[in-house]
Amino acid sequence: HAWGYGSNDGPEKWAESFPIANGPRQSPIDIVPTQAQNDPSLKQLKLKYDPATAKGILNNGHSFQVDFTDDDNSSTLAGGPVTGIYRLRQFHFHWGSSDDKGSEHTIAGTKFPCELHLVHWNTKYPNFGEAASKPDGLAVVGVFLKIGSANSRLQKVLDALDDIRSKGRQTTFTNFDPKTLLPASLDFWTYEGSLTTPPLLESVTWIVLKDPISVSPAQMAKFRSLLFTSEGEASSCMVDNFRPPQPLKGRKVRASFK
Ligand SMILES: C[C@@H](NC(=O)c1ccc(Cl)c(S(N)(=O)=O)c1)c1ccccc1O
Ligand SMILES: [Zn+2]
Repeated sequence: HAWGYGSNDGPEKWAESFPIANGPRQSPIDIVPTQAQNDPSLKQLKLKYDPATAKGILNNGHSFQVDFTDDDNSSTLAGGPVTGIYRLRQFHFHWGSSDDKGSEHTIAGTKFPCELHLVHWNTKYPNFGEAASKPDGLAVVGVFLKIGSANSRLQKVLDALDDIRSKGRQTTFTNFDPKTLLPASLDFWTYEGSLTTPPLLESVTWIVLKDPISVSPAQMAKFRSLLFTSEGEASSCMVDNFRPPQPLKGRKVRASFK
């Protein structure tokens, strides 16, 4: 199933190989704050990350991801809208070719230049692969990036991109605490959705943070220096690797804040 973000293999074509693309709980969505319902029963988000669990950084040909060892509960998510404990598996980003687009979720139609996804899986299942096929299997924290001052914590990740310019490249990346990439407030919106990339499985509880973190124009240029393509292939810049918002189909979006 070769899929991508181009005109021949992009989001408008995914339903041909992945019919769930037209399913009832697809992601991302446009979040309309005035239509979100404050739910006082939502617990505080509890994120506990051990920097030593950061393992490597990989260009997977669609984005780049920082992978974590997930064979114990050293780095976990609990509370918020979920029950039980979810383990951090990886984080990755989606971004645009220009600052006016790039995020997957939008806020009342507003697009951000970039969006961070921290992917966690429910420890009631034996592993990520199993969890990814269950309706309560995954929990993803989404964080918007907004153009502003350079983000020194993000820079450590961006400094590693020179070693993984083309598809399939990976390098060691450890001693990194993803908590340093989060905004001060953990206020969030939450809804039931899916992976935003094939196989588009409807197994994600989305937790989208209200506040963005900053990224500078120079830092955005660093994201755009990556390639979708492998060494030896004709180069194609890794940009616009975002799926547009999908129909809400009656779903409710809840807010953890007033
Ligand atoms: C692009 C990459 N997708 C993921 O790894 C991915 C996994 C889980 C989630 Cl929940 C998300 S997301 N965007 O919804 O947060 C993305 C990928 C997909 C398939 C094959 C290879 C490959 O590298
Ligand atoms: Zn993602």
